[in-house]
Amino acid sequence: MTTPHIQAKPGQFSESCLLPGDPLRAKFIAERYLDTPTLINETRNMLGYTGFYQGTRVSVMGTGMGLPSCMLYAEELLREFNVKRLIRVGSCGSTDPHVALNDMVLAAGASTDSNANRQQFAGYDFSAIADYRLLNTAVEKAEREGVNVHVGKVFSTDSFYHPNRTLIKTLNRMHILAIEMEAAGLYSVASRYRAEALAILTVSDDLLTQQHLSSEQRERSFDHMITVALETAVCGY
Ligand SMILES: O=P(O)(O)O[C@H]1O[C@H](CO)[C@@H](O)[C@H]1O
Ligand SMILES: O=c1cc[nH]c(=O)[nH]1
Repeated sequence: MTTPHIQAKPGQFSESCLLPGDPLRAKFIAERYLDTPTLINETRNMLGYTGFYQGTRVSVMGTGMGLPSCMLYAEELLREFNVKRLIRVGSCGSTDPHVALNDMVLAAGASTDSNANRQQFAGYDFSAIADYRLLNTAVEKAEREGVNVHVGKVFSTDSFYHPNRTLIKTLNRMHILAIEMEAAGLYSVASRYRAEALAILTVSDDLLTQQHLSSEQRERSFDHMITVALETAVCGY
């Protein structure tokens, strides 16, 4: 069934779907990495595609930025399109001195300043964690790619331009490696549907040293993240 935000027909999504925040990254992934990609969603320009990676069917669709947008798409994919596995591929800002530009962060868990998970969980604090099998597979694939990979906690914020000037210090004290804007919400929706979810991130901004990747550098380092995500998505299927 189509939904208010996804025009695809039943069966057009694969059971595994990569989720970049940026719909143009979804287009890039489909055109550059998938065989015979078909455009299956363009409602609100939130581009979605299904194609094949190493002979296995895989989908990719943008989520937009922030927990509410990501959770809305995750919910519709899991509820209406029989998707079982959601792998976010996103950029992040490092908040830990050991996590450098271009490094990969696998979000084992995600804290948040958003109220979205409490809304789903009767006001309690939800433990937003990655699916263990996906995480384990991604670690193995990332090590094989030869990238600097960190497995740990991230912070999913509602505010890219955060008003709290001491936030980074607080995150660092709690050993949180990076900031992004979706993982915590993705993990809670996936948990409700007994689905698998993982956020794979690339450090595009070092928030301690204020260094940032150029767009050309982003493309090169995102290549590792996309490869790891696709190999994880098709592993065992
Ligand atoms: O690169 P994406 O996937 O968009 O992820 C990060 O970039 C956006 C902010 O610029 C937020 O969505 C954040 O989570
Ligand atoms: O959410 C994000 C994404 C990339 N870089 C940041 O600093 N924050």
